[in-house]
Amino acid sequence: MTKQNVVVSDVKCGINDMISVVPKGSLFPSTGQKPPKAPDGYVSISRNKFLKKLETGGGARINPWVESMRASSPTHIKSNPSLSSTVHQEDSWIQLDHPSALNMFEQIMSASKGKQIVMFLDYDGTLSPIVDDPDRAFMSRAMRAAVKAVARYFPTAIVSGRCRDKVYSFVRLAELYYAGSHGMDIKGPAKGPRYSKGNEPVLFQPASEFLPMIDEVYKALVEKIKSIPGAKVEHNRFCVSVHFRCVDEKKWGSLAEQVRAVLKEYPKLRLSQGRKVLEIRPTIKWDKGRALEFLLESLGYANCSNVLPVYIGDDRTDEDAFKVLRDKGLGFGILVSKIPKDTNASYSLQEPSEVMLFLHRLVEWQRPSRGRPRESKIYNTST
Ligand SMILES: O=P(O)(O)OC[C@H]1O[C@H](O[C@H]2O[C@H](CO)[C@@H](O)[C@H](O)[C@H]2O)[C@H](O)[C@@H](O)[C@@H]1O
Repeated sequence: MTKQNVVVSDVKCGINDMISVVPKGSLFPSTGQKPPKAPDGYVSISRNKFLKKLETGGGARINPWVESMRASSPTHIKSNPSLSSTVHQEDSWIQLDHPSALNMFEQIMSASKGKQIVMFLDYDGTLSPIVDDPDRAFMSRAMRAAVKAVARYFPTAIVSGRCRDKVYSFVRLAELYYAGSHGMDIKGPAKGPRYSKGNEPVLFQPASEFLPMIDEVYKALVEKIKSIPGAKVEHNRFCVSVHFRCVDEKKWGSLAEQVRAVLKEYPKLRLSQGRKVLEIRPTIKWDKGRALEFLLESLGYANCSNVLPVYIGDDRTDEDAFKVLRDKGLGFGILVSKIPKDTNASYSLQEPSEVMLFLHRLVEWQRPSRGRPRESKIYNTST
């Protein structure tokens, strides 16, 4: 069992009070969901015990929030003991279970024969390297050029936890789809019949009724955590991020406690985790996986067998999209990670520079001038 694998529930308290700390799940799952039975390898403890542990402030006891926060962005393989016992396991993860998408490029491409590739790209940690200051997570010019080239041949979407305008300000490519706020704010390019059903640009915001609540919780969080050095609250329009990358680990417990205190007042919001970040979002059943399905449908590929979606992402929230692909037996998920992680992705890439290489290879493969017959339809963005 990894330290992350803790499910906390209290049937007496009802569904809304259930808390889970799972690798890719939310800490406060959506209203309406049944309390899950702890899956194999997970431990179930009562909510009362969980809160008590939190209230003791740690000491000799384990604070599940802090444990989960620690596990949220392990810097080396030792942080994930279940996967790190031998070098052999690491080798097996990369070579057998989730081989490099670069090494497997030909196989991936052969699966695309006669199919339209659709590209889905996460932003932070996938197109841009992880940095301390979220406002300075710029993507390189070379990466922008690679994404632009890919989008000439394949419909391409950026799917991010960030607010859509913010991620657009980093990527600055008007020809792409953007799904911000973990897919809760989707917008297609303004021009081009191939980009939308009919002639209207795609726009979809399934959580708009939550806007006032998100504003309120953002303000409350800013106020609550201002005394914690290094903590940062980011307004992502339909969700809020609380960053702890620059917070001293000794303060993580008190940060978690402050966030918990605010969230107690908002049962319609839930908490999930990303890389050194707590993510607060509406309890609606919508995530990056649903956004991927929505986008495929908008492009006219709902229930189609002639489409090959490729989703590249590095974070727990990307797992929702990997899972949709895996469950549907459609396309491929590619996890960006240097270390073994539990994932529903099929392949791996180590870091953004490898993502860029993969994008270059896609373009090279598709380019007719190489003398190679085109095996996938050309997605013409000039109309
Ligand atoms: O879905 P994504 O595009 O991957 O967005 C997820 C979160 O990414 C950003 O935070 C992460 O990147 C920051 C910059 O490198 C880093 O400082 C932080 O620790 C990471 O968690 C973004 O700031 C968040 O709002 C997104 O939710």
